[in-house]
Formats: sequence, structure tokens, C-alpha cells
Amino acid sequence: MFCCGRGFGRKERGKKQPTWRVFSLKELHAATNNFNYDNKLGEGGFGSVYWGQLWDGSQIAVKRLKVWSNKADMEFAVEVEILARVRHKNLLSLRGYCAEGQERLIVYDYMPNLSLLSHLHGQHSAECLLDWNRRMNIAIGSAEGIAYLHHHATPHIIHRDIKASNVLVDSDFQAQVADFGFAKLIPDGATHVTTRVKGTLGYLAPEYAMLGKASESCDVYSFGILLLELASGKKPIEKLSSTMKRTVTDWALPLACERKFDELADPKLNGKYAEDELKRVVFVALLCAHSRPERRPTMLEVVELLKGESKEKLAQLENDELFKTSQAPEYNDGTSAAEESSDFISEEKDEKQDSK
Ligand SMILES: Nc1ncnc2c1ncn2[C@@H]1O[C@H](COP(=O)(O)OP(=O)(O)OP(=O)(O)O)[C@@H](O)[C@H]1O
Repeated sequence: MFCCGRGFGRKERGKKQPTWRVFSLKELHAATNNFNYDNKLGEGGFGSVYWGQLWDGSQIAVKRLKVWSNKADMEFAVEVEILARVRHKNLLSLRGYCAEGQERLIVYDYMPNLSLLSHLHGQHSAECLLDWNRRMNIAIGSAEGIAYLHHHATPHIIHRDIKASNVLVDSDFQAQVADFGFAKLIPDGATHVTTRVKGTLGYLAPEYAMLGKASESCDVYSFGILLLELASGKKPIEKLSSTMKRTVTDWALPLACERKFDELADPKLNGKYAEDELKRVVFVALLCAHSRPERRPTMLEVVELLKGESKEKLAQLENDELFKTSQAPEYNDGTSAAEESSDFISEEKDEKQDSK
């Protein structure tokens, strides 16, 4: 089904040198000290991820499928297929894969600074390594990676699981968008695909959560939530009491309308941020997370707005109706008072493509 390859479209801007190969199970056992518990970096829906070192000294992260099943094998094939065809400076590169017997493993470059989640809310959060410049670079870099998937990859790709644990940070604190296992390839001419709802609550666009309509604008919504998280240090859903929850958008919109940016900024920044940039990030984020998909910008527009390239478009953004008075009730996606026992959705629906 697969062979070692060099991807395609090598001439396109922003791409890295594509090279990947098939690894033997023996080589991966040697690299990870037999998948030693001490080498374990984390665990996701697919299985565990281990740190390893190859004979040439290079460091790798090996994702090992938990339990073999036809469904898991499909997800494995989707991730390998997608990773093999995309190469961009802000998308996590595939080093290779291994499929021997019932073992399925994916090999990536190791990201020494782990995920955005670990910096914002996890093991790195106390170190406060994410100053404002780094946050801005991560915001722009991850937007460029997603814009590449939406607008330059052929066929176009919807990620479907944009969230803080899927944005990894390399040694230069540049963003690497990861975890393409849920991604969907969009055939030419299709506006969206109706599909199984998969993703993480708090990041799910309302039309996707309710109707299973996946399109690029669902990723834009999730990216908006991620931007708010990056700027404010708040989680997508905050627990206010045992029965009440508040989404980060419900919290941020009234503050943005009142231009209270000092209250929106992550307290860990200690007031050290560029106010015009923070303002930009918050306005872009809230427009991305609009409940009506047609009001959301494209990822190409998001990149342009975050970079502040067009003063005219920034002025338009700031004067958007959304920021005139608090629109919280209309804007609300309905999750604020929801009672969820799990923050992960996996609901089967018929898969059908919808072209217009
Ligand atoms: N290339 C990598 N370099 C460093 N750490 C990694 C790498 N890939 C994954 N990790 C770590 O392993 C953890 C598990 O990753 P994985 O993608 O399997 O799951 P997840 O994104 O946390 O959850 P889910 O599968 O539900 O999306 C991540 O949170 C991350 O910290």
C-alpha cells in the first residue's frame, strides 16, 4: 500500500525536504529501549507516544497503535497517507512508519518543547517559557500550517482536531501542527463532507457538533478557540461550579467589546505584551469562533490579519458589528451550561459527500 517516498510539490514555498521511509520493528525497539515506560511521552486516542534515538543520533517520537482493529488500521493508513503528502515548515513531518504483523507505528521528528498544552496548562506552564513574541510566532506559524492544508494541499485537507495538544513546539519555539489521524481529504468541488463527528469538546464548531458538517470553517472555529487560549491562558471550557461551565468565547467577547485587553491577557505574561498584537489576536480569534460559519474568515485571511499586513482590513475587523455591543447570547454555541462527562466525542454517522 505504501512505499518510501518523497512526497510531491517540492517546489512550493515553505516546504521542507521530503524524505520518509519504512522502519523495521527491530529498529524501533532498539531506538525506544523496547518501548520502555521511561521513554513514554504521552498517550492519545490512537495509542502511546515514545521518545527514541536512532543509530545516527537523531531523536524521534514513535506513535504506537494501542489495539489492532480494522478501524484503528484505517486511521493509521489515513494519517500515514496524509502525512506523506504534506510538507510544510509548520506541519509535523513524517519520518516513516512500520507495519509488521499487528504492530502499527508512525515515526515523527521529536519536538523537544512538547505541545502548546504542556506550556499553557501542563508540565511546562510553571516555567513561563511562552513570552508574547513566542506566542505570536506560534499563532502565525500554526495559522500558516493550517492555511497550507486548506488552500495548497491537493486535495485540500480539513484537520478536524485543531487543539493545544496537537500544536507541538520545536527547539526554536516554532509551531508544528500535528495529529492528522482525523483529517479528511476534500474532493475537488465539494464544499463540505458529512461525516462521523470527531474532535474535542470546547473546540468543536456548533454546526459540526450538531450536524456533522465538516468543512474548512470548522478548523477555523477550533483555531479561534486555540488563539483565545494562547492569548489568555484560559482553557476552552472553564468549570464555574459543579453544574455550570463557561466557554472561553463567552468570557472573552464582552471584554473585547469593552476593549478591556489587560483583563484578556494571560496573567503569566505579567503585562509584557504588544497591545496592538494582542488586540489583533483577540479580534481574529472571536471572528474565527463565530457561531455562523459564513461569518468566519478563511485561514489565508487569518494569516494576513495576524501578520497585520493590511491596515485597512485590521480597521474593518475592529469595527465589525460583533465587537460593537456584547453579542454573547446570539454568539453562544450552547455548550456553556452543558454537562459533559467526557471532553472527547466519537459519534458514528453515515459518511456521505455533499457537493454543490
Ligand atoms: N513529535 C512529538 N514530539 C514530542 N512529543 C510528542 C510528539 N508527538 C506527540 N507527542 C506527545 O505525545 C502526546 C500524545 O500525542 P497524541 O497525538 O497521540 O495524542 P493527543 O493529541 O494528546 O490526543 P488525541 O489522540 O486525543 O488527539 C502529546 O500530547 C505530546 O505531548
